[in-house]
Amino acid sequence: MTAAIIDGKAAAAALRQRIGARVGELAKQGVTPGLAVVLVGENPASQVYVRSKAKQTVEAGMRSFEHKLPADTSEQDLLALVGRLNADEAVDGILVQLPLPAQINAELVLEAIDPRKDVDGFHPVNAGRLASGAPSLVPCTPLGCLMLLRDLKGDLAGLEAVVIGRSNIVGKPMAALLTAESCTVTIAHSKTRDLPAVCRRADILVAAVGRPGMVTGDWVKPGAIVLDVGINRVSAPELGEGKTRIVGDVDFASCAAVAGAITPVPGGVGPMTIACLLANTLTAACMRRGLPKPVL
Ligand SMILES: Nc1nc2c(c(=O)[nH]1)N[C@@H](CN(C=O)c1ccc(C(=O)N[C@@H](CCC(=O)O)C(=O)O)cc1)CN2
Repeated sequence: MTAAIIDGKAAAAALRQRIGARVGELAKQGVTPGLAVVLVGENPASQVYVRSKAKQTVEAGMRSFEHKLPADTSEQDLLALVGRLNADEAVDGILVQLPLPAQINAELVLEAIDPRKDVDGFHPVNAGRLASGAPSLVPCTPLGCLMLLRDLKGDLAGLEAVVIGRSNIVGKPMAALLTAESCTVTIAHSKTRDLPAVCRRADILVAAVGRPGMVTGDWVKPGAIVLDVGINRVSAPELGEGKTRIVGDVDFASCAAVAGAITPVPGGVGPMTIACLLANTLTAACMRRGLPKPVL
């Protein structure tokens, strides 16, 4: 079998188009959603992501507020900024780009965000609501994975899903979303016994571990859908001295020979992350004003 390659870039562009159309309708009612993105320090990858977020926010017709703080910003100063953004009526969504510098307790900062403006879906209130099946703002990467799965398969009920990785940002919310779709879900991790055998049960295999090329073709059930959430920068001497490239957690060539469908890295799940951030900002703007949650 040769897997269909899931085009996350195209899916993200189509989603942004739908968001833009809905934002246009809101504008007629005098509503312009606003997203505040906070970057602390000069992590080069984070700078690229924040730039893309701001650009795509504006392209979708929403307002973007960028806050760039020096790497030695204190926790207190960052908390004070979050407090001001919570109180700012023009701001519907707040995102603090991760990772944060070591002197700042990320958990404390994420918990300071008003859950109604928590467009990353990382606040314990939103995590708890998702876990209990209540409407919530959902972390962008797992939400993007779910949208790709729905596009591909429609109804997911009854499918066996294995999520490798138990982070609060991807693994746990992904498992909660798949459970809500009536999948039979296993969360696998570093202590899982015979991980390849567990993965071979999966109709849907989601890899979110941060280990380049860990999932190989012999871990994949023939015809399975493989979603690669990994973004690992590795050295690429073939591109020139000191060059790097991005690879996923999945060994693409061997898995594509067995799977039914697979996301590439780059161009798979990654682009959906930012498109879903825009979707969450639109959702937050509607919910805060008592408008119906947009169906995208
Ligand atoms: N507050 C948050 N911080 C971080 C998140 C997040 O969701 N919220 N996720 C990641 C970074 N991230 C968004 O912030 C992100 C990562 C990757 C991509 C993406 O489109 N990747 C491309 C490849 C890009 C490249 O070449 O560097 C792809 O996979 O095609 C978008 C967003 C950590 N921090």
